[in-house]
Amino acid sequence: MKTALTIAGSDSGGGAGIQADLKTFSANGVFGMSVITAITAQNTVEVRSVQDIEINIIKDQIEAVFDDIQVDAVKIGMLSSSETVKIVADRLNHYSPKVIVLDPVMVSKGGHHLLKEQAIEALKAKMLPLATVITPNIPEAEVLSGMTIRTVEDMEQACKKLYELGPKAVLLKGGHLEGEPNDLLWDGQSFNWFNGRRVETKNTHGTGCTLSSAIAAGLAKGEELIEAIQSAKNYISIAIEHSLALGHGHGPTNHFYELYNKARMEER
Ligand SMILES: Nc1ncnc2c1ncn2[C@@H]1O[C@H](COP(=O)(O)OP(=O)(O)OP(=O)(O)O)[C@@H](O)[C@H]1O
Ligand SMILES: Cc1ncc(COP(=O)(O)O)c(N)n1
Repeated sequence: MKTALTIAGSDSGGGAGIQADLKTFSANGVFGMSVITAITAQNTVEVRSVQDIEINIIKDQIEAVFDDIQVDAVKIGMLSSSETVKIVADRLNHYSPKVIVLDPVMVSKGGHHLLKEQAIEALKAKMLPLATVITPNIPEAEVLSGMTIRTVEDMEQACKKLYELGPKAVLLKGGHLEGEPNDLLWDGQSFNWFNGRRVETKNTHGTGCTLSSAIAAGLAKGEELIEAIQSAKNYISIAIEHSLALGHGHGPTNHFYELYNKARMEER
């Protein structure tokens, strides 16, 4: 069985972070493993508090997994501090996994900062160059590229700027712009669009975590990047369409395995 490792924060509410990643891995048929970088006390409404995990424990978790188990893909989410960015980059340089999907998580849906301001430079300098693909949303891409993104032309320009920072490809998610949620891939050679249809719902907690983990699962199974992104886009679209009205804020995406089997059967 192929495996995927998520290096991310824990969401007690179960909708984003490590919890969303592991559910996505299972539903996409890969064995999920986790390195926890921070514990958030969180629900669908708010992040109440955050405890960063000690650097040595993060290092030990990474080493415990890589020293024993074949890792077919790594997905990275919340890194919280520059110290965490540095130790994760250092260990990934050491083990050099074939696939690294980097979701540059910065701010939660409720507006809580999940990456400290002082860690942004470390993320740019140390993590971006290691990534097979990065999956910023529009606000994250604005911070990383230093430009405002409003139009399709802006999206193209931002992709190129982010590509210059070293990742092998950039998938810029369009969910935060008006209109349909279309995502743009730039791999240094050509642009590819992954078009979606907007679901009118407030239950979109963890959509970015889900998409990036589904891409990592596809790549772990040996799919080409475009194929992995297309199947991840299909997965997130169904997960949002059937998202769950749990809690009083932004409810989570739905990873119920039968949903995807049904959708796959209907495709035939
Ligand atoms: N309302 C929606 N309906 C359908 N697809 C959507 C919707 N909102 C976002 N998407 C898609 O979901 C994926 C995640 O995009 P989004 O821009 O929401 O990421 P994000 O802001 O990083 O998510 P989060 O921070 O909640 O984890 C993208 O493929 C995007 O196009
Ligand atoms: C631990 C963790 N990781 C990532 C997110 C981003 O998800 P969202 O933007 O939907 O709040 C989060 N809220 N918590």
